[in-house]
Amino acid sequence: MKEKNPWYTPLTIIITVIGVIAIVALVTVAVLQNRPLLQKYKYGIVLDAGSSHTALYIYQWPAEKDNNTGRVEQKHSCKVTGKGISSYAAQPEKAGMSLTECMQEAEMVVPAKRHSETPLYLGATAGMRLLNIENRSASDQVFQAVEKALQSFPFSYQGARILSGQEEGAFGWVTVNYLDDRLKQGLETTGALDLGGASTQISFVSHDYDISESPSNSMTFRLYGNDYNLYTHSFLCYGKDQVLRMALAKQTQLGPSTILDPCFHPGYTTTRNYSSLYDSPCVSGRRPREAPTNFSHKGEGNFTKCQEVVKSLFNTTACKYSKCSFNGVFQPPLQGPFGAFSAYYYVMNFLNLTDTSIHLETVKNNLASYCATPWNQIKQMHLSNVKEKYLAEYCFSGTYILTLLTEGYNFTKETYSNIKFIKKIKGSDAGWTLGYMLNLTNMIPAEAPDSPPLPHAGYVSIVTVIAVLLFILLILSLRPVWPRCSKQPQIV
Ligand SMILES: Nc1nc2c(ncn2[C@@H]2O[C@H](COP(=O)(O)OP(=O)(O)O)[C@@H](O)[C@H]2O)c(=O)[nH]1
Repeated sequence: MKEKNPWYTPLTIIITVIGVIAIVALVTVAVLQNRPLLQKYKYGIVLDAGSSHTALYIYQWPAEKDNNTGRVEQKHSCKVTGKGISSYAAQPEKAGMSLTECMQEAEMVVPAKRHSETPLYLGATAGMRLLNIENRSASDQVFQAVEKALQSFPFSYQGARILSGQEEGAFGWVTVNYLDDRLKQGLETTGALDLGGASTQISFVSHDYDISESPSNSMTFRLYGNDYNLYTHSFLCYGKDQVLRMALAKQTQLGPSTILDPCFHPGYTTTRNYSSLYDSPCVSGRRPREAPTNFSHKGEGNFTKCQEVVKSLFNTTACKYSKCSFNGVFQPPLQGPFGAFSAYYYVMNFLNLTDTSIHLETVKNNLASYCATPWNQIKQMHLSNVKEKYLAEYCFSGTYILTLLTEGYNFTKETYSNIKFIKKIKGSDAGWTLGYMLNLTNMIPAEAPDSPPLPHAGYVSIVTVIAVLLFILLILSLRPVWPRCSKQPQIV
């Protein structure tokens, strides 16, 4: 005779089956919901039309998260061959044509089905600011040519314009702090130091900044629920190419046929043309009356003398505010860490001087011995992998950077270590372009977006655990109808 299992009552069997099905269903949902999905992206393109060259940046962000929660990152960059668009003043159509190769690259990088919805912006900086001052109609023609070229591509063209120096500084600051996740988390922000070819920008948040003292230097933002009162200033003509013109102008005021320049290596010699040197609004007013066509530019390699030449380009005496940087420009006390990018990085990286924990005096001594190195030796060491134009100018540029930071912005030997020379942050280039796009696409919300209290996986796990517990409780609550195990086994 077979014994009947007390658990084999119809009620307990039904409850067990339903319970098991429910748990299996919940676990399946949890697993499926957390399976990595094939990520879909949206894209944005920004062209940085700088004074020395144009660069194209493609940004991407998760398609389902463009409501301000997905992270925007740089997907691709392309350096336009040739000079900046402002150099095409005499043949504007070539400015448009110069962008073709990079634009075609963008067509390949952005998936075809996203082309028509991908915004395309062009922002021009100090090179075009100067051309606009010098020759308004030439600047307009360059823009017309550029617009025509960009409109021929299948993207959503959003316009080309000259950024103000203030915008350039502020968007650089937004980029750095966005990439560092400082804005979303409401952390102390990093100041931004940008050195271009024709202008240079300084932007930082200072708690001691009284806007009323110089309202034109202030930009206010509300980002992710936090208010920022940003100090920013752009010095036109103080980018490293224009400041070199000013330094050469200083040394050629009497129209000599030869100059011995302390900012170039001993043994360096080249012939320069007076007309080309003075062909910029930054120096055009100072052209010597009587000068030969050319002058011979020879190097001396003396850092101390070079620093004197560079210092003479800063007016540090006139200041109608409580505190100034230089040329009578208001600047509140420096505050917090700073990221220095663009030419700051190119130059200091080449000179092996990016480590700011090294004492400022040691940095200066190292630069002094680099400047004193004969030009032949420098060429032998580096000419195979560095353009001669850049190579010849590193002594000048390094001296300018140290002088700008200390004599110009008032960094001291103590605060110098607050500066970090950077090129990229988490794979994206530091510069104004990302901040510009984030602003124009409203991708940084004024208020912090609401986020669910639990991540999805946590939510599903908790529901599963609760379901299992409820099931066990149900089984236990059915105890009264459980068959008694102690009873005599039933005879079937
Ligand atoms: N040494 C060096 N200098 C560079 C490089 N790329 C650009 N520069 C110079 O750095 C300065 C700033 O360049 P960039 O950031 O492109 O500024 P912009 O052209 O004024 O917008 C200019 O004087 C450029 O000639 C590079 O790869 N190496």
